[in-house]
Amino acid sequence: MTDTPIDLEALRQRIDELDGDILRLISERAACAQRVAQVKTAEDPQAVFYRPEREAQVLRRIMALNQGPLDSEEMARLFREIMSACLALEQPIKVAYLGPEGTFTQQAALKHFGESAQSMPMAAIDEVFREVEAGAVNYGVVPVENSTEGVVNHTLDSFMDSSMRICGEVVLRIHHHLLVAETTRQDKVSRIYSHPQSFAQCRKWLDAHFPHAERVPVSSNAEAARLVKTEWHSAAIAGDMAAKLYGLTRLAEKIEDRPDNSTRFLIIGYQDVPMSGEDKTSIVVAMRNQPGALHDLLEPFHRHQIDLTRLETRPSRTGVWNYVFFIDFKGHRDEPRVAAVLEEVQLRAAEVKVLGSYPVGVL
Ligand SMILES: O=C(O)C(=O)C[C@]1(C(=O)O)C=C[C@@H](O)C=C1
Repeated sequence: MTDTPIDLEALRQRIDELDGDILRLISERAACAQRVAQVKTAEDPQAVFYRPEREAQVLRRIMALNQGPLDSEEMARLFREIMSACLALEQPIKVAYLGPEGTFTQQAALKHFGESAQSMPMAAIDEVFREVEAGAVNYGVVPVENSTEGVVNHTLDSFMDSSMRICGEVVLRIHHHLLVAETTRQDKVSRIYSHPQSFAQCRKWLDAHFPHAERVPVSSNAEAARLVKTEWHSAAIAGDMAAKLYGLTRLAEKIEDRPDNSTRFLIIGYQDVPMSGEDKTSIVVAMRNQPGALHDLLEPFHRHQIDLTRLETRPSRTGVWNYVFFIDFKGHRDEPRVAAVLEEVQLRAAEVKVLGSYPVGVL
């Protein structure tokens, strides 16, 4: 510690100077992004402005350079917003997400694209797919798996009928709160609204604290929050965004049974994303219905030492007892090792579709 008395005025003066520098630098950066847009358009009039691999590299570099006192995630979040604003200067991005407003999927969309993206709620997962397919929005955000509850089947099934590609992933820590309105009689809560997945994620807590309250499943956490506004004896289980949207307060915080409860979301679009240096690939494979099929499918991954991060089975819908496998693994399809595996899998499978190679979620 220094002996010099802390001079508040001097510190504020220094902060003003630094803010001036930051302002100038951000403006210079934004002007650079505008020039990048001109270069992209000159190269290709149909140019794609959003570049997931570059964004991942920018954020990873910032996190590696950061020396505090702000922690690296916090710093990356600030840069996430700067980049979001720069991209909006190049081209305002429209993103459809599984709504309604206030859902965790909206939170995931904003976490991934930043606040400058225009986000539009859809009523169902297949509507998100359709909206992107129709070109009404640039990208879509859909949940794909939860660490407690497992896979979101609707999302996997939607990929089977669609030519949509995966351009990115984002993982969100899911914190559930028990929310009440100003008018709620907190000692008289006899009904709790939530999405079935959230009930499942908070089961033990509810059994311990509200064993007699009626649990009413609704289509989303945001809908649960909306209902609470009108009933004095009800509460909702939902997250921060829904609480903010409907002006609810937390009667109990972070009531999920598992502290590491998180959900993975996919960014869908029509873009093949180049390598970022730390990537994942998702494929869907239909195997012939014969003994050892799964072993045949997985053997090349093992031989080439490729890390599988997820394997799901779904009925193929083209014949009874036929299954398809959704596989996620580390690596990018342009890496020779991955290309070799994909070639081998193609020879063994009835059908293979590469859903996309994309950067591993940074934030
Ligand atoms: O590098 C680019 O291609 C840019 O358009 C610049 C920039 C950025 O602000 O850094 C903006 C949007 C892209 O998604 C990626 C990066």
